[in-house]
Amino acid sequence: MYKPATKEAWKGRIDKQDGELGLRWHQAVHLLDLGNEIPQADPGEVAFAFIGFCCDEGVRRNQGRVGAVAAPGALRGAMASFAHHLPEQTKLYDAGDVLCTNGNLEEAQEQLGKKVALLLQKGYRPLVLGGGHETAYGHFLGFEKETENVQLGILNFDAHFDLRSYAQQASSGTPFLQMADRLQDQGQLFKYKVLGLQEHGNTQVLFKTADELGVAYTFANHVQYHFLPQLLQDLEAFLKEVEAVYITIDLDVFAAAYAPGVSAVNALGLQPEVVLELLKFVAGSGKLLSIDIAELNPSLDIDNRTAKLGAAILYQVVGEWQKV
Ligand SMILES: N=CN[C@@H](CCC(=O)O)C(=O)O
Ligand SMILES: [Mn+2]
Ligand SMILES: [Mn+2]
Repeated sequence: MYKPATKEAWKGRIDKQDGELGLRWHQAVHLLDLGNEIPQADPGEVAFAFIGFCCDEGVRRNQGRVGAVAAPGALRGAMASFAHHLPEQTKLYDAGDVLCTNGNLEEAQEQLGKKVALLLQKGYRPLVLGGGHETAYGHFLGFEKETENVQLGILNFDAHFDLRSYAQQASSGTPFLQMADRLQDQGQLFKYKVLGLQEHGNTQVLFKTADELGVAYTFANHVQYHFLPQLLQDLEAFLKEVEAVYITIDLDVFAAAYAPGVSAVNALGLQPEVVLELLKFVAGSGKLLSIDIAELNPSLDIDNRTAKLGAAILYQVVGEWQKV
């Protein structure tokens, strides 16, 4: 269920004549095998670790279009040739993939949780490459311990609440209700904010659940660049109420022109620029704990457009997060 990283995933252009100044991410990434003991990250380093979740069983169970199982590879491929502009002490590691086998989503989520927990415990900042949005619950299991006595904030950029009932089975549509219940069992508050919601993409029962749980949400037509001051103010207020933030980005929050490679294509979705400003604000806040990108479906993508968007978002987040 776990596949260590290999350099095969990190291939790209090489500008040999330019030496260190021509460096790209694929030349800078170090491999980290979580199947063995891993060292504590050097305290003098800011260490980021990619961990893939090759799974779309949640999408299948949620009547979606499968293909997100291949997303971690596509995201690595899109990141590989990024020009390297990070300072010396900022390091990139690839910690490999957790695989979902025989449709055993629950076991795969447990495994993802264990890997994320290990990374955090060893001082790495996780960058989780989903997977369908069922990635989010596995990811959450990994920092549950870290946030036992810390007020967690969950920030979801998504056209959907993903608060469906999991009474019959968990899926890509249920992760945040699973989190809400888990947090309630632990006597913790569920501070969940969704940005980019589409009314037509969520039935009345989901709005009812959201209201009962006190979920904060902003519709997509208000997540626009010209509302940025208000959006930042709202985000600042949300950050004040929490001690640690988990960000999850469902790529179906973006308009179809930017993100055609998702299960649920979004005709009225967001433009990337405004999302980047909000992400950078949180990444620079000192409260970001962990982040994931979900719902990329490479088999539906056009010219790797969606993979490149997901990758570029990670590039920007790493650039800002490494400063704090
Ligand atoms: N993670 C996906 N969530 C959406 C999918 C909606 C759709 O397939 O149209 C949901 O369950 O609401
Ligand atoms: Mn969605
Ligand atoms: Mn989602």
